[in-house]
Amino acid sequence: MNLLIMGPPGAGKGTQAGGIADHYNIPTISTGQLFRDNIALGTALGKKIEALIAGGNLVSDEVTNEMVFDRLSKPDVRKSRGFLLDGYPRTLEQAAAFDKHLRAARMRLDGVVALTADPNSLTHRMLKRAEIEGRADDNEETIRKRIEVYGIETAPLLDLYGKRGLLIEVDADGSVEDVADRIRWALDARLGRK
Ligand SMILES: Nc1ncnc2c1ncn2[C@@H]1O[C@H](COP(=O)(O)OP(=O)(O)O)[C@@H](O)[C@H]1O
Ligand SMILES: [Mg+2]
Repeated sequence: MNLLIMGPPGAGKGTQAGGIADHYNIPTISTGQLFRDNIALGTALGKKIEALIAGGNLVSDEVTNEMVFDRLSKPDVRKSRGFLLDGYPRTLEQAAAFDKHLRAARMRLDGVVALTADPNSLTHRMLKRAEIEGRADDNEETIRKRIEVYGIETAPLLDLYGKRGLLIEVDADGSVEDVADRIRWALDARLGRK
């Protein structure tokens, strides 16, 4: 099963990804997490992207594509014959490069879980997360920037996947458990149980 999870910053992609990945027994690949790992480890990539991410900007398409394609070639993805991508693609350019990559690898997308949420509750959630996780990009100014970047760069992808009939929209307001139930129900209805 090859899936994406999309939605605005703070919608709960990372939180909900685990449940979906468990459900289908596939690894989650989170670009945000991969970038944060690189920053924490002080890799060359990490040094290049640290300031960018702290400012709420996107990492370049080229760097992001390369990191994702490399990750998709790892044995766990091959063995489980699937993946759940969280945070990718995030621009139309990334989506085009991803299409090409999938075609070359003879893979195709099965579905795109799109979390929808009220913008006010997003900011509120992220400020709460900032207190718990202390993410460098969870302050009010950066959050505003990230929501803005999402609207400009990433929201157009919803149209693209919608036209292909891949979109599985789920309301992300409510408790973690409620949203998880909604996602599971929507996936089973749409893609069948595994
Ligand atoms: N596909 C991507 N392209 C470019 N930058 C990305 C991508 N994915 C993540 N990033 C960078 O990592 C940051 C954190 O990502 P993420 O943890 O997915 O945030 P959230 O889940 O709150 O939207 C983003 O604000 C961006 O700077
Ligand atoms: Mg996230």
